[in-house]
Amino acid sequence: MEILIQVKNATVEIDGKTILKPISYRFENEKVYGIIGPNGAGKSTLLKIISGFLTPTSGEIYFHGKVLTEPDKRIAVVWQKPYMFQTNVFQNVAYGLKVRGVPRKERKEQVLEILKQFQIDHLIDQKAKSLSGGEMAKVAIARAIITSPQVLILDEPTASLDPQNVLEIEQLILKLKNQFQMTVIMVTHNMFQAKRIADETLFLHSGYLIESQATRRMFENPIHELTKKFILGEVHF
Ligand SMILES: Nc1ncnc2c1ncn2[C@@H]1O[C@H](COP(=O)(O)OP(=O)(O)OP(=O)(O)O)[C@@H](O)[C@H]1O
Repeated sequence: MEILIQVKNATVEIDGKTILKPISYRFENEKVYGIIGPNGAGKSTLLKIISGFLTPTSGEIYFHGKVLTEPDKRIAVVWQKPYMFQTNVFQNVAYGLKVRGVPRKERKEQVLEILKQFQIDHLIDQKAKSLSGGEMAKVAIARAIITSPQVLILDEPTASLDPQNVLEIEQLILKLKNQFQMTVIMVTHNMFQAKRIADETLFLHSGYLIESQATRRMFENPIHELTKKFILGEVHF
């Protein structure tokens, strides 16, 4: 397995407060990673440093063996509550192609192809602001992957979606791994979601990476007492 992103002794301090304690981890290609943990554990902060949006206070993030100092177009991110441009679905999804100067005809073809893959091609002319939560989540992911990144980072991709939409987004994430050979790193509040689709799970608590394991092992046989408690629902937020 190829190592895509390596976190080496990375810490984050903001206003004198340590938000991430030294973390080391390797993200490999073509895997789904689930990051779980209670509120304030540092999950979103970890996403910010591995996507180059925040520089660690100490330690380094390597992407393909080179220190990552700024966002890289090969790493796409969908933040919580993604912002939709006040245009239609086509223009939202085509945005990344437009800024790269892809001609309109090709843009149309590529957007249509991806919307078909996501089974939302019927929405192409609809105003993005008028979409349902589930549709918006799909459009946000389509917009993020239109430029074929290697890594897709998702912060709570299914927060506040109904079970049917949760299932559809989960299927889509697996498709990105299996058919598009992408690595997906997602923060989820729902540990059962990690259990369903993540190959590897990371458990964060109070800024510490408490445990990281193959997902099945983590859920069947957690090593750390805190992980056990969290999985059993005994760590309260
Ligand atoms: N820019 C900031 N300035 C000050 N404190 C911050 C900042 N960003 C994060 N924090 C603090 O760092 C801690 C970790 O935040 P983070 O958002 O990474 O946690 P999280 O695990 O994603 O939480 P949640 O599940 O609530 O989204 C929290 O206590 C938060 O208040």
